[in-house]
Amino acid sequence: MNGTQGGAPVIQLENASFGYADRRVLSGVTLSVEPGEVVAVLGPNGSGKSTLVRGLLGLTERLGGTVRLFGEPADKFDQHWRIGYVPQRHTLSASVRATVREIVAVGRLTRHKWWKPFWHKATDSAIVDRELEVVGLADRAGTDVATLSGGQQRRVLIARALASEPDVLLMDEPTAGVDTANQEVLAQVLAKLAARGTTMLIVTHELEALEDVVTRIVVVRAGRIGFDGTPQEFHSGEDHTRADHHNGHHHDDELDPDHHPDPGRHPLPGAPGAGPLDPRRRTTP
Ligand SMILES: Nc1ncnc2c1ncn2[C@@H]1O[C@H](COP(=O)(O)OP(=O)(O)OP(=O)(O)O)[C@@H](O)[C@H]1O
Repeated sequence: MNGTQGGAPVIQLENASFGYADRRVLSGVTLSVEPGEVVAVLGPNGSGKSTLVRGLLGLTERLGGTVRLFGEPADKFDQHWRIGYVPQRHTLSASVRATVREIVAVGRLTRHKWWKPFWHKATDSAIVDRELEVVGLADRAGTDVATLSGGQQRRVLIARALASEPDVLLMDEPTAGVDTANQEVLAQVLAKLAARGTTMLIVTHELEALEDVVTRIVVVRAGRIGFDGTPQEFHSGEDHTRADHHNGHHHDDELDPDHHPDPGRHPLPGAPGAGPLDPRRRTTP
């Protein structure tokens, strides 16, 4: 993984808004992610977490504010290989016959000019092997992906994202719909990536599975950033949310702003206007 040039944040949002057609879903988002941070993005269903990730990638319309990626304005940014993306609820279609290795090799495409034959370089092959090893699927390289479990397919998609050797990995609910055993494997994969310094932004409802990996927590509530701080600050400030997480349940009203003091009147730690935890500041412990 390469570092960022000139020490710029990996992701930098200033007062950004995103939405669909004329509908504004997220407003006033100011957020900066530095190299090496592992940020969990939490929030109730429909609060705008996926919209945030897709907005960063330019897949959801930006309706205001600015987005910079590695210091460059997002609309000028063209080094797409630097951002690995694992989309939400995406598994590999049973209608396409491909081996695990072939799917992961697709991740190398962004590193090559499309008109040049690319599958000839030993380095490509070695990188695909390495990422299969990282996600624990080296022994499945020749297996038809359609025969893998949902959790294994998520790992294939993570390996595919890693194969472009990105500087940041954006993952939208990588552990959703995955059984507990596979969740643990996925958590180990993410821990390995964190140990090698990979910057990550992970949308999740299963914080407890990733607790050892995450260095920072951002909560999206009703289209705004409601909290931005360390896991310690998160837990000390929001006890009943912690209880929900530790029960392992996911409720639609989890982290619902109705269940919390109005952040405008009683700001939570890290909420905009809450004082010491400015959402723009880097909060890596
Ligand atoms: N393609 C779309 N067109 C129009 N509205 C959309 C689209 N995708 C999402 N929305 C709406 O935007 C809002 C935020 O959705 P989003 O998927 O970002 O929430 P989320 O926090 O990721 O939810 P979940 O936890 O259920 O994945 C929702 O009201 C949703 O209905």
